[in-house]
Amino acid sequence: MSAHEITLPAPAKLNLFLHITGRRDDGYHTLQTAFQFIDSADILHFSLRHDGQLTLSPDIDGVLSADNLIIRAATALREATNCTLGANIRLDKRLPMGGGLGGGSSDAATTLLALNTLWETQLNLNELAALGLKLGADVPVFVHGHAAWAEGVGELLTAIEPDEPWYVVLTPEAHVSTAEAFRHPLLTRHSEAIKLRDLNAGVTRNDFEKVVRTLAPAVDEALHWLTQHGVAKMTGTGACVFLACSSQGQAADILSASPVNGFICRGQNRSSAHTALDHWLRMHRI
Ligand SMILES: C[C@](O)(CO)[C@H](O)COP(=O)(O)OP(=O)(O)OC[C@H]1O[C@@H](n2ccc(N)nc2=O)[C@H](O)[C@@H]1O
Ligand SMILES: Nc1ncnc2c1ncn2[C@@H]1O[C@H](COP(=O)(O)OP(=O)(O)OP(=O)(O)O)[C@@H](O)[C@H]1O
Repeated sequence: MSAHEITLPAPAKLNLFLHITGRRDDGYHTLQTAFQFIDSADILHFSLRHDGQLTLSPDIDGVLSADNLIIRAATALREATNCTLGANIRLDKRLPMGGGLGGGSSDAATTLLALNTLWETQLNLNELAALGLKLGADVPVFVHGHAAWAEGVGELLTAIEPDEPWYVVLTPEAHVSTAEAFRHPLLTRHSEAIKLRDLNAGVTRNDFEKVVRTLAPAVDEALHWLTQHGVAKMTGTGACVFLACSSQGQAADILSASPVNGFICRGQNRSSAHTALDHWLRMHRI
């Protein structure tokens, strides 16, 4: 393994609950949520270039390379640090897109972590998270890499240690635009703020569920079906829905009976991107 190359995963997240507590003057919504990572991930491979060029392959259908959050993250890091190096980046896209699993945000965070290492730009995690926040509200939690209680627009993070259960995640055939969900006239925008200690008191929900169920009947059906087996929730602004299970076997049984496609995975309080980066740093004795 060369010190000029690094391969890191970009894991997905689940929003264990999501309450919208208000709207700021700039139109952005304040929220409370709990993020936990799962062991399903995109894989990104980075190799250093000295000529300043940035390449990404393969393309994602429908996303221009310049709009890809990976290229945007790399460019933001280069500009913030006046770095003149470049990279060839390979993306093995495994996570469903636009499903509320945060794949694009996680790709951006993994890119910041990887290139900050390869380019030796030496930003700390707070500085990388601040850069990431400009790319999307979900990027900071992936940069910090720990399951978190989040407030503000998702950037005020407190590390938490929820159980790490097996989950069934269903991926209904629906695309829900995050911006459209946030501007829906019927969205609940004034949920009462709860305290971190109330997290497990059974009082949480995802405030987007009501509007997304009307916008996307496939999400409504998936939630309806999964609810037979326990407390099913949607993640982010959908479309994916999930259920915590008591064992891997139970998760597999529920998935095999499901009329909707999906996968099973394990909750993780530490991001696999950080675990892999620590391993790489140990191998290179940095
Ligand atoms: C729903 C969540 O996924 C929960 O984790 C996030 O809050 C969404 O984060 P994200 O996908 O990174 O969203 P962004 O790309 O930052 O925002 C997309 C659009 O959603 C709206 N938006 C987003 C976040 C927020 N707190 N309030 C908003 O009103 C804005 O119109 C924004 O232009
Ligand atoms: N590297 C990337 N991977 C995925 N999507 C990207 C990427 N770069 C840009 N995008 C754009 O971002 C959109 C949202 O992708 P993503 O998979 O992060 O959605 P999501 O899981 O719903 O995220 P969130 O939960 O943050 O709303 C895509 O539809 C695509 O247009």
